[in-house]
Amino acid sequence: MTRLRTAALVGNPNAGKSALFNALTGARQKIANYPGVTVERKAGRLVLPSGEPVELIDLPGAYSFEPSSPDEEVTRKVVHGEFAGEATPEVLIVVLDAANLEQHLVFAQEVIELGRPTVVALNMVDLAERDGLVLDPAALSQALGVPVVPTVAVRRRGLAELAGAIEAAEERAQSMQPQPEPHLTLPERRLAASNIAKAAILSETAQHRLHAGLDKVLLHPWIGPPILFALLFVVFQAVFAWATPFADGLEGIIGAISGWVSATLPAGFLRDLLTEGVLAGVGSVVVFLPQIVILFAFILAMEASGYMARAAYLMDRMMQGVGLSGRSFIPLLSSFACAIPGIMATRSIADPKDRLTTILIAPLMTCSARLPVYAVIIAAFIPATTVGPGIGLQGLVLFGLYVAGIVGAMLAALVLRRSVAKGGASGFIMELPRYQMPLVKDLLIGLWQRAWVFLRRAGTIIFTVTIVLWLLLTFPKAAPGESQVEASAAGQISKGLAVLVEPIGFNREIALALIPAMAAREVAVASLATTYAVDAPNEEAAAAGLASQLSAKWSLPTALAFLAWFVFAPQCLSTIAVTRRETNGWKWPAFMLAYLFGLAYIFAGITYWTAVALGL
Ligand SMILES: Nc1nc2c(ncn2[C@@H]2O[C@H](COP(=O)(O)OP(=O)(O)OP(=O)(O)O)[C@@H](O)[C@H]2O)c(=O)[nH]1
Ligand SMILES: [Mg+2]
Repeated sequence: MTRLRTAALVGNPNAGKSALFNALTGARQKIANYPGVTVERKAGRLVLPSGEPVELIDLPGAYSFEPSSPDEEVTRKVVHGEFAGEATPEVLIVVLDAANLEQHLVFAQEVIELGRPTVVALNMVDLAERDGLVLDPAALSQALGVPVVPTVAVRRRGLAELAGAIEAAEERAQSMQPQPEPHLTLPERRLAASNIAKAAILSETAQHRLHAGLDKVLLHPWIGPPILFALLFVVFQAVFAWATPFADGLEGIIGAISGWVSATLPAGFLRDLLTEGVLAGVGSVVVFLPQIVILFAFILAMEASGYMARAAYLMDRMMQGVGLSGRSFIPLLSSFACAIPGIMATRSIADPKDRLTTILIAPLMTCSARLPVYAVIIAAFIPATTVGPGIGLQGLVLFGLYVAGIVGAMLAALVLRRSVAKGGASGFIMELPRYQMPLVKDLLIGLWQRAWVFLRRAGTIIFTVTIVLWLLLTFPKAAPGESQVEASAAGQISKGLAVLVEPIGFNREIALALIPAMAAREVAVASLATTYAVDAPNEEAAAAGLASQLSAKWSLPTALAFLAWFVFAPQCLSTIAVTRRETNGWKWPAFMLAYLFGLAYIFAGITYWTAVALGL
């Protein structure tokens, strides 16, 4: 027989497979406290105590080998050696959540029945202990007939023992043939799981009571939703209230750099490129870093604490109302960061029509690229006053924009489920993760990753597009007395579009910003900043912040229409590309573009004319 080469991690969702995978291989797979995080197979290298390397495969969580969703299908194929280009894994590592033994043992038995060399990682024993559960790994091992190793993936406990057990299993694999055991039926397995769990749990005490009590309140059908709503409300208040001093500081720094460049470099092409293009354009986006960080601090903390999964549970009923299930909640939630991971996360949705609907509405969730657009308009047009004790108007408007996106998405789902993606709501059983105190280190790493994504976009895509735009805005040079922007190549190109968007209250500069903003939404802010910098009659005017330029030059109805446009507009080519990939063709991305641009146009128009009629 040939030497063993691969071992695969299998188990229920949220058992800690990816956390173990990361700990064993040094990889950085996304882990998060809710089921359905991993949707693809990922491979890494694990070095056994003997020094021999094996390929370790992290798989999506599954409840059984009878797959009910595309990600579970991946797991089944890999384990059975049916995954194209991949050998059957010789050793299977079943990852169990020690605090949810009874539930997790159902699938574990199905894996062990395959009769292949198997090792059980009894993971999360720290949480089981904290919950007052005393477990007996030896009894568990005896009942299951395979070695059991207690582990704490996130604290790197039990890793060496696990690697040793994998090595031993590998050696067994070389001498024995798989001996499939008789298959039990699902009810038989459930009964056996309950008995095995009883045998392995030596004692059980309190702590459960506290968590059960928390769930009684937070998941209460009447009390739960207002708490969720209030919490989100606070988040958006904080985004404005806390970020302002930091944003002002950043703006000051960028202004100082710009002043220094102007004073140091001789007047000419390079100086203008740096001040009007790079610093005005890219700088106008970078100042929103504090807002992004604050928003994600809340989102990450809610995820890590286990509350987010409860929010999904609360939303399930509302989702059923529009023909979706709570399964769509996680992909939609991810879309608040960015629609791309959100659309990829839909792979955990079993029903194809459910999945399609979720993909089509994902871009309506307010992604973080919209935050700079919203924030700059709000800063320019919404006074920083309070409308009640501790309730800032700016945060309220931002909250309203997020709600508008969610309501739009729900209405769109309702229509889609009755037309192109016809079907009823499917059932949804969700496993609720336990409550945990978020680890500060994990939060900081998560925040750093989000901040880095944001800055990298500013340094690459936004930087590039802004420079191209600046060149198109600067040439050809205008004759004296003529507007530079109007005479420029960009001005000429956007003329046609300007005619098209005039009826919804958009001006020439907005028309000009819409084309580059297809690359990424934040580019709209950068291109407005660059356009006004090029257009400025003198340096003093050019140096004024974008918000003050906007409030001087735009009417309130125009600003509101612009916000309404960005709630709906699919201004992001990457989202379209990923939709094409996930739906295998151009039909649905084309549909997505058409319906979202249609909605954007209609709602921007309605907003504009309503505002004008109200005399705003
Ligand atoms: N306290 C504690 N937390 C853990 C342990 N292992 C994993 N976690 C946490 O449990 C959550 C789930 O871990 P993941 O590794 O994403 O779980 P998974 O099995 O890969 O889940 P899917 O990809 O959804 O199938 C994360 O929040 C981890 O930080 C552990 O041993 N102890
Ligand atoms: Mg995972």
